[in-house]
Amino acid sequence: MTIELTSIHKSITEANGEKRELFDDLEFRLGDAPTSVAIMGRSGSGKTSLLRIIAGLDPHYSGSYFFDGEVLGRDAVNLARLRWRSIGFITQHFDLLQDRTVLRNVMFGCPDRRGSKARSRECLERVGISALASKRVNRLSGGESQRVAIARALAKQPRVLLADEPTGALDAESEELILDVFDTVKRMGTSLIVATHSERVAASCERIVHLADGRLHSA
Ligand SMILES: Nc1ncnc2c1ncn2[C@@H]1O[C@H](COP(=O)(O)OP(=O)(O)OP(=O)(O)O)[C@@H](O)[C@H]1O
Repeated sequence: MTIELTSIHKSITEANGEKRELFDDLEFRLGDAPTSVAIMGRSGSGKTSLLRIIAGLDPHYSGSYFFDGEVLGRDAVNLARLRWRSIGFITQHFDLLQDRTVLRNVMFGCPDRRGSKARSRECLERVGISALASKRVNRLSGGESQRVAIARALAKQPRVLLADEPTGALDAESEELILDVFDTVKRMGTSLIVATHSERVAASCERIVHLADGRLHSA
């Protein structure tokens, strides 16, 4: 699987009404071999916005997005297909269904209902929260919710896993566990793109890029 973004431009309107170029001729490439990339950058530099474009959640930019060498169509059906088939996204706010159980939330991540319960249980075990399977999400701590979000993304067996501050709500021990999970993900042949402020998470990735002044700079 390859991802290539070329000449990406995106402008946003700040709260004070001023326009700002968030991405200014940004380039990004993810090669065929499974790899891991950390995107670092100060708060507001656009890490989440970039992940949203890669995830097919934001079609409002100019420039080109090639997925597996083909231009990605920006209509809703194309983008939904990309998200459903190929991309797992662990968002900063988890986006879990609060009134459903942990297991049910993870099952929603499975593209195929057949075998989804067994696979979801496996994913919960991988992130160390099997014991919470029947608990409602609105009863969980931030760190526990984060693990559910990770398990749900893994349940999809995506070709690329995007993670936005995946260890933000976790203590050092839990961060270690998540880094182990990411190692497993990489060994399974899934590429990983992580937006993070954590030097430790970044150091665990094969490549680190910095987002500044609307572009990505190699470390
Ligand atoms: N839909 C939007 N409309 C207008 N401005 C937006 C929109 N989405 C994001 N922004 C602005 O774009 C900038 C980049 O936001 P983004 O969340 O991508 O940054 P970030 O690098 O992920 O920050 P953090 O490290 O704090 O998570 C911010 O100034 C934000 O206010």
